[in-house]
Amino acid sequence: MSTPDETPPEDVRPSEGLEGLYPFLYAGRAGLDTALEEAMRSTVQKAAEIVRLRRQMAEESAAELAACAEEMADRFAAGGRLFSFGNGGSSTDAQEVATVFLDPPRGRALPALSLTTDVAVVTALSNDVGFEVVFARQLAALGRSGDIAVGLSTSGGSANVIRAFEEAARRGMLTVGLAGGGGGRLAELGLLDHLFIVPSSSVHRIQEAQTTLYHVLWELTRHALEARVPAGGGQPPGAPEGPGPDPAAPRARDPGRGPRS
Ligand SMILES: O=C(CO)[C@@H](O)[C@H](O)[C@H](O)[C@H](O)COP(=O)(O)O
Repeated sequence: MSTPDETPPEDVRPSEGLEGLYPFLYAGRAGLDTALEEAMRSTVQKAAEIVRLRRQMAEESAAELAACAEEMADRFAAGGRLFSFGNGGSSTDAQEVATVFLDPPRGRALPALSLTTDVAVVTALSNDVGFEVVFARQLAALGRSGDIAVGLSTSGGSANVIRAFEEAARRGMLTVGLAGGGGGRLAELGLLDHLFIVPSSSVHRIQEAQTTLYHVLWELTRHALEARVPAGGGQPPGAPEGPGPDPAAPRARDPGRGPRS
């Protein structure tokens, strides 16, 4: 600890540390203007890039997205469940995949579980066996023929995602992959029923486009299931038993339909 008449070493002087990290804050008005212009230019460029990527995916993958959703609807209608998985940012996307099917903004809840959610299971499998089996072992215990495996990987090369798909394929599950770049090992292996590849080298643009892809998959699956409602009404095949939530009821978090406060 330094006394008042001692000068602390350079690496612990807070202002100099911050100046190194954020030079534009210390460079006067001109430096700040340049930094703001650069931030604005970069934001506009990223926004344009994601719009272009989403448009490209919509044009190139529309038919396969529709086919995939029909197959997912077939599985749900026959009592299948969805399991999702991925690492890092894709682990949170896997959670959102499960959430949008299980707690959708419209329509019926569908059985879905993210394999990234249970920290005890994830750490025990990683610690006791290895990180590469962290999703595959869960699928081996939970997955059945007729279920759906949705895996996300920006590189397409994560060993635990690949092992999970191998396990899912062995069990006769429908396998749906979301990857980026050129698709990586997932594309090379060719073991997936459907693989949607976002053609970008930016991890963040890939993740943004994948967000759109899985929301589109949910929306198309919902439509496919609703189209199967038996003539004369009743529940769509595969709908959970019991009264369930009224799909037409306003939802508190849906500002377009809920009561205005
Ligand atoms: O890009 C982010 C967050 O946006 C990272 O957390 C990223 O997801 C992690 O590095 C993952 O481990 C990458 O795995 P993958 O997408 O290549 O399968």
